[in-house]
Amino acid sequence: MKLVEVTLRHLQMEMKSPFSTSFGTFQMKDFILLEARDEQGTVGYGESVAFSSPWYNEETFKTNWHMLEDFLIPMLLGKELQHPDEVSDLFSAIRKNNMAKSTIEGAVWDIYAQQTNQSLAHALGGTKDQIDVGISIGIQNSVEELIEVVRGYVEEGYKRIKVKIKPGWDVDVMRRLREAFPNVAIMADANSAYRLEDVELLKQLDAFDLTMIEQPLASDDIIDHATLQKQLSTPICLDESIHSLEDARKAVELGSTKVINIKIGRVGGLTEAKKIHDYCMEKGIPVWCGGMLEAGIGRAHNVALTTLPNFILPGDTAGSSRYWEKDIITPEVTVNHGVIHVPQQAGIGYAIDQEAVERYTVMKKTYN
Ligand SMILES: O=C(O)CCC(=O)C1=CC=C[C@@H](O)[C@@H]1C(=O)O
Ligand SMILES: [Mg+2]
Repeated sequence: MKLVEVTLRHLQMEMKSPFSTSFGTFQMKDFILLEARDEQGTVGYGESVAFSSPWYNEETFKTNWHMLEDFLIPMLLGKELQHPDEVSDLFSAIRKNNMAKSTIEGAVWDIYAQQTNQSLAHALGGTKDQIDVGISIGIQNSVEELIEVVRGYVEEGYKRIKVKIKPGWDVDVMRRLREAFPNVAIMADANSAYRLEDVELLKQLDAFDLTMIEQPLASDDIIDHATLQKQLSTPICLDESIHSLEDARKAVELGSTKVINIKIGRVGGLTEAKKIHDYCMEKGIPVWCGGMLEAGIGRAHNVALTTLPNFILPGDTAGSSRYWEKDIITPEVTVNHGVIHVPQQAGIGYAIDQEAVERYTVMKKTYN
């Protein structure tokens, strides 16, 4: 496998409804769609999950474009590759910039799966032909509105409900949500909105039988999370703190986390995501696949990764129609009663919808 041409596209897609977190509200998605072609003419796709502003991590749409154009594409163009795992080895010479690395690595995995005539799920070692999924709901205008939104998704059959919390929108909200839905799997994502001093407040969440509390403390911490976990009965799940297998190992050894949210972009690609999955399986730490409000290519990669056996908790991979009037893949990712049927065709199993891609394209540039 040897990449001979890479095209970067700036796509702009508007979400059906705004998504609010403890960091702010998000509605317009500007992102990079990467198309790579190898010497046999096989085409693979990758999607950058970096947002336009650095509120989730330090990467942005522009830093990703710069890293791909000036470093990552030049490193891969014309390079003979035997296996996609070699990409992250090559990229280890570059610090961080995981979402940029993941964008092109995902396209190489897609090409590899096609050329070995297997689904991406199978190429990764996936064992499931369907996956259970949950849904992540942004902060709403009122608790009443949140309860109605949750009711809709529970009726649709989503296997787990994830809601955002932040100071002032936490204990009372979760109490009323649990009262309304006594038997639904509910978790809370704080996106680092709390400090260790908030431990007494966070302990009140133990009363609501949440499946986990995601990233309550600082986005680069594993020490204070270990201190906090000793005082909470609810499992802590880490998201932003885990950038690599090494981070996962240290967090598990310190007792900072009992569940890990794996996001392909955050950890630098599918190879590292698989390594974290395998390590957590060995240590009895369940994982699930987080979401970054992806369009169809990123969503397809998430579906494939979730087929690995230790993805035993429902993730954030809701259906395309939850986010977009029209997604950039055909068929779109659909969820039926909380289940996605995993495509078995070679590659990611979803075709690109060229008309939609052209419609959303703001600009594009080809490198060869
Ligand atoms: O893609 C989805 O539907 C899940 C989105 C989601 O919950 C998040 C996306 C990006 C940052 C956060 O707000 C949050 C998360 O941390 O998991
Ligand atoms: Mg999160």
